[in-house]
Amino acid sequence: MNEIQINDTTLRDGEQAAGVAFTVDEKVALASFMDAIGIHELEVGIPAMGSEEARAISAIANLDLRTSLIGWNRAVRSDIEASIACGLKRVHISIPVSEIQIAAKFQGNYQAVLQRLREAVEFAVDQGLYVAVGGEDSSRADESFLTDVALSIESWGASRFRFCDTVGILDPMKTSQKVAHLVSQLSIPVEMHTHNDFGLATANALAGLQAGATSVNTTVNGLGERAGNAALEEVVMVLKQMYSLDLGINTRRLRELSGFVAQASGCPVPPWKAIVGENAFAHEAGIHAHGILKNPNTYEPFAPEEVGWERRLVVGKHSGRHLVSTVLQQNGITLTTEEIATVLEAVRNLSVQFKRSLTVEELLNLVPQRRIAHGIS
Ligand SMILES: CC(=O)SCCNC(=O)CCNC(=O)[C@H](O)C(C)(C)COP(=O)(O)OP(=O)(O)OC[C@H]1O[C@@H](n2cnc3c(N)ncnc32)[C@H](O)[C@@H]1OP(=O)(O)O
Ligand SMILES: O=C(O)CCC(=O)C(=O)O
Repeated sequence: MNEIQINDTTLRDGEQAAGVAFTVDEKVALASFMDAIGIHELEVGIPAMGSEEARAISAIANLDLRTSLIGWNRAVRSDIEASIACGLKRVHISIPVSEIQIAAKFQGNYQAVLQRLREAVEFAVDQGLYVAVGGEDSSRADESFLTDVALSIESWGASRFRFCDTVGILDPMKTSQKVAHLVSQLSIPVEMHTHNDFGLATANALAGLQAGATSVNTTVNGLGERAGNAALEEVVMVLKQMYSLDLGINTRRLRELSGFVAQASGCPVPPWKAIVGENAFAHEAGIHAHGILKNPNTYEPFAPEEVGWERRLVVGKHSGRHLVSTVLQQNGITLTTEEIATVLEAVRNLSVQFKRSLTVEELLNLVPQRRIAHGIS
């Protein structure tokens, strides 16, 4: 796999999730955070929206961050002028490329699409901007038209082409075939933009990278339109752990970033969410906890500290005697095997009654007769 660039779009596609609206301060703080942890590029928003959005983008542009900033635009000259007015030096220009999108937006007129795109790209290039182009709905586009569009924007001076699986209908195999073909035709880099409608956004983004794309759109927590996008924390950790690619990103702050986005977006992270969920490094089940106590690698793909988490061993309905006795011993209580069995039964009953795991205090209260270590009873 080549050198990979993360272009995070939490501030654009992430914010397009229904019901999400970041304040100017939140957008500025999120951009600063992502810059601080080493994200390479940020799609900061849509300048053509004006008002608060343009104010936030201008404020981010004024921060003089290390990360590259790019604004999202339609193939419309006034959109690009709005990006320039915000102080952006990079513009992403989107154009629909599938039959269904072109019918809805350009009355089925393919020539008009190409003409509009050419005018927009050439205008932006003439302004001295870095220009990237997104083929909206690339995954449903006719493959030869898609290739024509990508080759055309390359010849007009654009520097990158975004392959968009806009409605998330690909699987990794199909993604790989389509992206490999596109990459083989182009000299400019290809960027992946994948959606999670079938739960395959991260897998498809990675398949695209394996097929030769060198840039990838992500969002924190996978926030985004409908079922969301490829999650930043998933893509980064797969590249780090499975492909040994050091992207220069401080992964130890990924959990903190996740919490920040959950709070600013009002979209809580489900406990089972990969990498950053509350349960990502929590162990309750007896067999798992027994293994973890012997060697954490038995049930963890990597150490929780790598993403800013801590391991949690919790006592609940599925726990076994090894975990219960360990937690009790950590609290100075040593019980016989029979006593532990009695406590374990009480743990199971209480967990069902409470419909959750128990706190340490609740566990200790189940010990009928405390035999505190060092002879204190
Ligand atoms: C797949 C994606 O995520 S694409 C990104 C989508 N993001 C958003 O829509 C969020 C921000 N959008 C907005 O604030 C508004 O839609 C704006 C400012 C961009 C435009 O607003 P409005 O002028 O009110 O238009 P509205 O949103 O109702 O309709 C979109 C218009 O853009 C046109 N359009 C859509 N995509 C493109 C494109 N890539 N290039 C050129 N024109 C386009 C549509 O055909 C329609 O044109 P029409 O007004 O001539 O019929
Ligand atoms: O950049 C583009 O062309 C569209 C990106 C997008 O949000 C999508 O296709 O879902």
